[in-house]
Amino acid sequence: MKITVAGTGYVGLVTGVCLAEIGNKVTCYDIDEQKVQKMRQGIVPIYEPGLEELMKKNIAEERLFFTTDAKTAYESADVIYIAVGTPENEDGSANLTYVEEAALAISHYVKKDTIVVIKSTVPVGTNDRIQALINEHKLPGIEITVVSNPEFLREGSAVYDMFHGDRIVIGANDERAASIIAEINKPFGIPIIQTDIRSAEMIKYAANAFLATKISFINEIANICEKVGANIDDVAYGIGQDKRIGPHFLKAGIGYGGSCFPKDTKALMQIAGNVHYQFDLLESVIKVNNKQQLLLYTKAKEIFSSLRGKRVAVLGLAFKPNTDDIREAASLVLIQKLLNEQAEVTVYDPVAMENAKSVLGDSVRYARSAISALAGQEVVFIVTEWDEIKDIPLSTYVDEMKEPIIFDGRNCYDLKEVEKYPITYISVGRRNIIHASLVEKR
Ligand SMILES: NC(=O)C1=CN([C@@H]2O[C@H](COP(=O)(O)OP(=O)(O)OC[C@H]3O[C@@H](n4cnc5c(N)ncnc54)[C@H](O)[C@@H]3O)[C@@H](O)[C@H]2O)C=CC1
Ligand SMILES: O=C(O)[C@H]1O[C@H](OP(=O)(O)OP(=O)(O)OC[C@H]2O[C@@H](n3ccc(=O)[nH]c3=O)[C@H](O)[C@@H]2O)[C@H](O)[C@@H](O)[C@@H]1O
Repeated sequence: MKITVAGTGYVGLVTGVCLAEIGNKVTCYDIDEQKVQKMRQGIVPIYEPGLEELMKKNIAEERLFFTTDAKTAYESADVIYIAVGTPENEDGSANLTYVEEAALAISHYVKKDTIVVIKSTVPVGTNDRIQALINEHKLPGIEITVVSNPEFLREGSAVYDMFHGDRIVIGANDERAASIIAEINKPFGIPIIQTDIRSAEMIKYAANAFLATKISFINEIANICEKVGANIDDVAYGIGQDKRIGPHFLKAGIGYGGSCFPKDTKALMQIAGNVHYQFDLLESVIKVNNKQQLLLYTKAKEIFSSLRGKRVAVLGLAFKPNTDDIREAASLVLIQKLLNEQAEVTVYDPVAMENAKSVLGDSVRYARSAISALAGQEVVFIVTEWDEIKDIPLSTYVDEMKEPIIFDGRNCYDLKEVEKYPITYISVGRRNIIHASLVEKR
């Protein structure tokens, strides 16, 4: 099958590479010249484990091509995937400008019957609107059929997820188009669910909203655990053993970030609001998350009346491990608060430093390694649970920081282990360990 993928971000590039890997001839199209230049040379412009090898392999085997030329991309494709961004508007609704631009370009260049697959996350009703837009602008006498095929991959394990996802959802009003898209996806070996278009669009938002709800729920339980003397890790394990609840997405911490949960929960609030439905539960999920992203700062303020001039290290900047993505990361919320208080901030992340520099500029110091970030600091905040960060021996904090005070937003260390060292350790949903030296100072 001759496939074009419009948009080469986390979703588009991974989709394009994996569709090539299962035997299709794939052209990846993007409006970003620099990105396309890099990809042509086999350089992956994002950090995504396993992607570069697969991309190079498929370029070499002449199944994968890159272009910035819309005509070349669209003119002769059998199927066109739209995987452009749908960022958040100021009011929380999804910005559909890029999807609409792609749809208009497709209408302009396509010269034969084609299926357009919308992979971007778009509000319910968007596929129908895009179908109408295309019908209005396409050449007469050809059929361009829109199919919804939302994406469920996670950043950091995107390639793995493409081949091991739980389900593939295909929303279509046209049986023939649905069966062609199902056929394309067959080699992935993942169960396929076929629905009408609006249900497919809703499945995507409902899935993300449900996962966000699980996280805010466990974070609320964690906050109560702290006050009643329970341990959230044991509580999460205990409830997760109930098959009706399940063990996943019950890790308490400093809230969800990333390019999807924050924006998709807000977009679903808008979708509900547009039909005059007040989605009270989701509103609370968002509110809890905003509070949770500030948790380490709030805890620090309970211990220090002022952070002015304090030497602090922030370990981890990405919104989760194994990605360079810092969109809506809890690190940025924390760092802004620390800078407002005039703390001296040193940061470290194994792969997100470049992205962080473009946001934080020279307002912070950038360390070369996790351990060098600790040298001479008074306080450390653990924000992202990269292995490199989780594996720092507790003795290293003592060696590098003298009287370490650790605020751990991801519960990386065992409390009994921490107690063996002269460390003050404050985590999430567990008892605080306040070392005698800090008690004396206070
Ligand atoms: N990032 C993720 O883990 C997931 C994202 N999604 C959804 O997939 C969509 C894409 O997300 P990301 O890949 O993160 O976006 P991204 O922001 O990483 O990449 C979007 C790409 O589209 C390109 N683009 C913009 N307008 C274009 C046009 N008219 N024609 C061709 N290319 C164009 C941009 O230059 C950019 O390279 C969004 O709707 C998102 O909600 C869904 C599941 C997972
Ligand atoms: O629509 C999307 O873009 C994607 O959003 C999420 O994927 P992603 O944002 O890459 O990452 P997750 O692993 O889901 O983590 C999201 C956030 O939740 C946090 N989280 C996750 C799980 C948990 O138990 N606790 C927790 O705090 C993570 O630290 C991270 O900040 C979904 O998991 C994907 O299925 C979906 O396709």
